[in-house]
Amino acid sequence: MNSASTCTVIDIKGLGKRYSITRGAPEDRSSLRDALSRSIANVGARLMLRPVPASAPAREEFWALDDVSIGIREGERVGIIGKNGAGKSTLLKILSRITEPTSGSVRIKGRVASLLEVGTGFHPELTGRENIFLNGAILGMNRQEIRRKFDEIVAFSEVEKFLDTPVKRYSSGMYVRLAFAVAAHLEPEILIVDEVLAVGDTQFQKKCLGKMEEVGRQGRTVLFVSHNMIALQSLCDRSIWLDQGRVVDDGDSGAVVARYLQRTSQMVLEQSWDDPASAPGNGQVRLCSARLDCGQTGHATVATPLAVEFTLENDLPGVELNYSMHLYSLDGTCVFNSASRSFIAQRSRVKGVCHIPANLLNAEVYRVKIMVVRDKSLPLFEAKDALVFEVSDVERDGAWFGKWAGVVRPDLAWEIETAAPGDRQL
Ligand SMILES: Nc1ncnc2c1ncn2[C@@H]1O[C@H](COP(=O)(O)OP(=O)(O)OP(=O)(O)O)[C@@H](O)[C@H]1O
Repeated sequence: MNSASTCTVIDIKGLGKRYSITRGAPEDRSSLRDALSRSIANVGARLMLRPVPASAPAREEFWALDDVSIGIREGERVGIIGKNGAGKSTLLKILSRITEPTSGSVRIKGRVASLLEVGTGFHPELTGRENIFLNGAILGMNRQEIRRKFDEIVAFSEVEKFLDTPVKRYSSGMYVRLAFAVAAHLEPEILIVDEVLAVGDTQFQKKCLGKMEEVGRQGRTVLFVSHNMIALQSLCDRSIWLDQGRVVDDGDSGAVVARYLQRTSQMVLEQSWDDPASAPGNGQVRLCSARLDCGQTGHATVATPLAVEFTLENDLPGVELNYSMHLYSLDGTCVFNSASRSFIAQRSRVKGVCHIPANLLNAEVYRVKIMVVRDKSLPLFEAKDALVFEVSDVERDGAWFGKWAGVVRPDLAWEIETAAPGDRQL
C-alpha cells in the first residue's frame, strides 16, 4: 500500500488537446524524421517540376483529449490504461510540459521527472554524463546534489562504459536505462513513466518496477502508462482508463483492469485452421481446430463443467506426443497448466479433450494456450490464445453478490456444527 495523503498534487480540470491532421496524409506526430522526409519530398517534387496541387489538402481536427478532469493526491501511484491512440501519451506530455493543452487547466505541485518516448528528455549531442547534470539542473538541483546521486544513477543504468559517449550513439535500450535511472534517482516529487520500459529487457523492467515502487513508498507520486496489466496492477493502487480522449473509468486498479480487459477482449469459442500454412504448428505437426464445449446451455458459468477440445494433424510416423494446456486469466496470471498423458501418434488426426470441472473457475475471461510436446520434454509448438472465453457468475444464495475474490472459486465442502445453548462441548 502507498501512503497517499489528502493533498492534491496534480489537478487537471476540463483538459482538452486538439490536433489537426491532413486527410489522406500520414499523421503529423511531429517527429524529426517525419519532418525531414516531408521536406526532402518537397524538394524532390520541385526539382522534378511537378505541378503543385492547386487546392490545399483537407484538414481535419480531432480531440486527442476531451474534457479530462483528474485529481491525483500526493503519494498515489496511478496507472493509465487504454487502447492505442486513447490519449495516454498526450496526457503525460501535457503534464511534463512537452505539449501545450488546447483547453482546460493543469495545476502541478512539485518537481516532475518524466520518462516518455525514447528521444525526449536528453540532448542527443551531449554525453550520458553531461545529460545527467543537465537533467538534474532542469529539476532544480545544484551540482553538489547531482554529484551525490551520480554514482547511484550510473550503477543503476549499467551504462558506465558509455558515459562519455554522446547519447545519440546509444541503442534504444541503453538510452532508456540511463533515462530511467536519471528520472528515478534525481528525487522528483512526481515521477511520470510512459510505456518506454517495454524497450528494456525483462530483468531491467523488473528493476525499474522495483525502483518505482520504492519511489512511491517514499511518498512521491507516480504516474505510469502501460499495456502490461500485471506490472500496472502490482505497482498502482489506482488506475484510470482513457478511451478516445475521455476518462471512462477511474478507481481501484484490479477492478478497472478487469473491466477494461473484459470490454476490449474478443471471445474465441471455436476456431479452425483449414490452411496448413497458417495453422499453429510446424511442417509436420499442426493444430486443425480448437473448441470450447459448454454443454447444453451453450454458455460457460462457474457451475458448468467445460471441455476444451482440440484436433491435431500429425505427419510424423509413430511419435510420442502429449498435449499441454495453460489457462490464463486476462491479466496474464496462469491459473493452471495441465498436461495430457503421452500417446503414440501415427500419421493421422488426434483429438484431445481436457475437462475442467464445474466450480473450479471464477467469473473471469480466460485465454487458452495449447502446446504439443514430443517425448515428454520437447515442445514442438504452442498456440497462444487458441481460445478466449468468459465464465459468468450464477445466481446464488447469501448476502454477498459481488465477484468472489480469488483466482479460482472451488465449491469446497464445509461442516457446521452448532452446540446447544450453554453447552461448551462440540
Ligand atoms: N503531434 C500529433 N499530431 C497529430 N496527431 C497526434 C499527435 N500526437 C498524437 N496524435 C494523435 O492523438 C491521438 C492520441 O495519441 P496518444 O499518443 O496520446 O495515444 P496513446 O493512448 O498514448 O496511444 P499508444 O498506446 O499507442 O501510445 C492518436 O490518434 C494520435 O495519432
